[in-house]
Amino acid sequence: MFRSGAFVADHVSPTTDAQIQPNGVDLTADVVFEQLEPGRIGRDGKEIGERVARPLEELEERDPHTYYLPEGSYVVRYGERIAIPEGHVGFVYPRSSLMRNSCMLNTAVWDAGYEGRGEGLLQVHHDVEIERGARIAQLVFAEANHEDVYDGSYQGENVE
Ligand SMILES: O=c1ccn([C@H]2C[C@H](O)[C@@H](COP(=O)(O)OP(=O)(O)OP(=O)(O)O)O2)c(=O)[nH]1
Repeated sequence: MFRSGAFVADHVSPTTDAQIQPNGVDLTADVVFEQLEPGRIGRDGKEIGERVARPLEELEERDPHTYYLPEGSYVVRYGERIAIPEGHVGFVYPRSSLMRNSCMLNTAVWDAGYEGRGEGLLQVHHDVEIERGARIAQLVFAEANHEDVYDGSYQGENVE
């Protein structure tokens, strides 16, 4: 069973009322990265390729808090700290307005016990403007059996 947005909100911070949806909680875009160098997925480990944060627009006539993204692939870090409670698994979907603008956010599995400010793959199939802090995604929780909790290298990532 999927949990209500109000339940998910108890595990996401900070949140405003506008983020709480019937079936999940909207996540905002904090930093958009562009990958520069290849990564590596090995049998015994992984490396994330070098990346750079996209500049926020600096041209005078443009909004200084907006990412102007040409078609391509990006990694976006969400603005909220997420804690996946025991007995659950998380998935992130794009906000439908993002998808209707020819962009897609892809999710991997958010494991029970994970805490941090995670990241998603943002595929831009048509140039788009995304204001920093805008809602772009929705996190949902499903009840799930598990034996262990997440204890990997991303535990506690991007939180002060
Ligand atoms: O779209 C996603 C999906 C998951 N996560 C977070 C939560 C998840 O619990 C953690 C690790 O994911 P996963 O176990 O798939 O990563 P891994 O590459 O197998 O890393 P590890 O070796 O640390 O398990 O990353 C994200 O930030 N974005």
